[in-house]
Amino acid sequence: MSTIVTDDFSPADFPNRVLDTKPPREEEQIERALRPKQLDEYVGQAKIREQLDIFIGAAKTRHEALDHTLLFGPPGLGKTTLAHIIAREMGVNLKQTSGPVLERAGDLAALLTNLEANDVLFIDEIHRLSPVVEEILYPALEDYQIDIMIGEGPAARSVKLDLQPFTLVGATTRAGMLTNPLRDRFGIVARLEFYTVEELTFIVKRSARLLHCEMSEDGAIEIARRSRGTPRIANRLLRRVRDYAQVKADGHITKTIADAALKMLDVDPVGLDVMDRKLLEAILFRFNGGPVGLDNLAASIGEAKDTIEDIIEPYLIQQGYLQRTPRGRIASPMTFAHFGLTPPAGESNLA
Ligand SMILES: Nc1ncnc2c1ncn2[C@@H]1O[C@H](COP(=O)(O)OP(=O)(O)OP(=O)(O)O)[C@@H](O)[C@H]1O
Ligand SMILES: [Mg+2]
Repeated sequence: MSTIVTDDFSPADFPNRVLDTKPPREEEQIERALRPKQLDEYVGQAKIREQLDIFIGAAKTRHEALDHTLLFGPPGLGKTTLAHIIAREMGVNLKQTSGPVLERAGDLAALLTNLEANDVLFIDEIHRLSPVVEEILYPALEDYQIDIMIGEGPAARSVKLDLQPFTLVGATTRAGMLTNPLRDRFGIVARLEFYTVEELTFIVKRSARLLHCEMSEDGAIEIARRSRGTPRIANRLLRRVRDYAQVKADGHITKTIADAALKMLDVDPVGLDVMDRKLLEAILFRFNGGPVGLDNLAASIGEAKDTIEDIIEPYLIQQGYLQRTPRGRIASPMTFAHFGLTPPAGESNLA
């Protein structure tokens, strides 16, 4: 069934965006090499790490499968990495697939019946499972059993199959799009947060070591500061800055080199990229700072609504550049300041 077990990533939404959070194919290999393998190498997300450490320890002591685990958060924050770490710490196999790839009930049945005791089944983009596949999943999650139909027409009959106990690890960028019955079946729900500059500095330094690249402390901090709180972006910027340092200097990454390289890549001093600025500028200049609805905004900058909600907005909201209100998106006073504008006087549009 190798066709449905994938290590697949969807193509980049905008391949020229340095801060794009999805990895293009050629990047996957490097990502895999930089990916931490154990829980104690996984930087940040302290609360999740502590909880998993306890739950994994307890499950192992009881020789049971870990509870089904849902990982959610914006792209590039380490969901896939964590799924692999869970399997490794449990000492079990991991089978990987994704919501859109599992088209037919039979695809999932084949995967489930091949699991060994306590294995991890990792379903990426689990919010995109088809309803028929989801139906098969419910009894599997609850009772380790599946009902499958054999044959067609009048001769068709339903057969109950017992499964080995297993752990479903689901990953999604949009927990809100999961159906309630599916969400309720996860015993452990972990929301991944954006990383602090300190955490990203640690990640950049570790990756630099693995890539045999010389770097000063302030060089690492500069890259970390401008990585949109996202390890995937930090690692990507590190590689681009390394190229720059090799060609323009002696290969050693300093703050000055990092700054010059990032400027060339159009990553601004606070780490916003072309797409971020395009979105914020649209709100400021075309909609007077907002409020503006998602539909209008998407049409105005020519991006899909999903891309805006999943990829661009979360970081801007977390950093306080943007607010999502019932009346629409609003630019914050900080955004006005960032673009050298004065927020409108009088009645605050943040009300
Ligand atoms: N906590 C971490 N510590 C160190 N490196 C990390 C951490 N989290 C992620 N990374 C690095 O970032 C890269 C991207 O992480 P990962 O592929 O797990 O993200 P993801 O959340 O699955 O993204 P997507 O939503 O696009 O699938 C990894 O290859 C890894 O090198
Ligand atoms: Mg992933």
